[in-house]
Amino acid sequence: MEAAIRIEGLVKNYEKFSLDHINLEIPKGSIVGLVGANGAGKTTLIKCILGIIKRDAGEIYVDGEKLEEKNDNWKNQVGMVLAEANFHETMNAVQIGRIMENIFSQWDAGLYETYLNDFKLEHKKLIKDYSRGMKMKLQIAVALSHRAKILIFDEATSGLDPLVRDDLLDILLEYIQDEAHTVLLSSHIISDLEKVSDYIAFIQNGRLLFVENKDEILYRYGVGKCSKEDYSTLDKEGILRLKRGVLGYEFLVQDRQAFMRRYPDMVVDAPDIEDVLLLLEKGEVVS
Ligand SMILES: Nc1ncnc2c1ncn2[C@@H]1O[C@H](COP(=O)(O)OP(=O)(O)OP(=O)(O)O)[C@@H](O)[C@H]1O
Repeated sequence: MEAAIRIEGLVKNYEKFSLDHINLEIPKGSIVGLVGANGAGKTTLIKCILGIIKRDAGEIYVDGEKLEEKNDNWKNQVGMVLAEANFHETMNAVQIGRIMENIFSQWDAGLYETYLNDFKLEHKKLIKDYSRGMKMKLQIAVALSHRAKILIFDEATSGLDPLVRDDLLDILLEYIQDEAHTVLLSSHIISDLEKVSDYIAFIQNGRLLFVENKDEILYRYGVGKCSKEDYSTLDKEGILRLKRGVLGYEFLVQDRQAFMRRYPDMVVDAPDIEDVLLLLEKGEVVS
């Protein structure tokens, strides 16, 4: 599979935090959902990919070329939506559009206008008077209007009401119909990621814990529930994490079908992505 973005051995050191040798491939034509707790390193990773901050080691390839060699080309190819919008607060959406027209060679003023209307963004209102959600929508309108091949969204759905979030997810699904398009999307709203992502990348304390196909995760993993006594009788191989609760034990198995064949009387549910991530994040490591 061709990689839109390939990251090899990426290291970024802050005084009290490191992104630790991240290897990640973002396949062309896919949506990759990036998840992880507060402070796990999602924004740092995204800023390294965007070239906003300098990395300490490793390489980033975009369409097979080193990021540093992309120069202005990269700016045209990537549409970004960051948690904090960087627009001039004393401008309005129309003025922002004019600036973007000069920045992006493929700026589509008509499309921008359509998004402003769809998102109900007042054209003449100053950005400083926009709500957080409105600023987010304006960033999204800009990102989608310069015909970028890659969209990178950092916490883009937070601050948006459920209807707009849903619209945005539909827009992303439509955008990805063009196989030359790719999306990297970080969010704490796991259900949003579950709706649209082809792959889930999970980052924990600066390390990439896994990148897996979403359907595979849903099909393969299982969440078991039983009493402390029953748990003690189980062979622990294939059990990844355990959460001890007052009402019983909950555990994550890597291969639900195999586990059910072995223990047909045991309750093992098909999980959603949030179940898997919560157990990976908070459960005790078993095997
Ligand atoms: N400029 C900086 N200087 C020093 N430390 C930083 C800097 N930027 C980020 N960090 C630290 O790097 C770590 C990762 O931060 P980052 O913003 O990448 O996490 P995140 O996964 O995006 O978190 P959140 O979900 O809360 O947005 C945190 O411990 C943060 O304090």
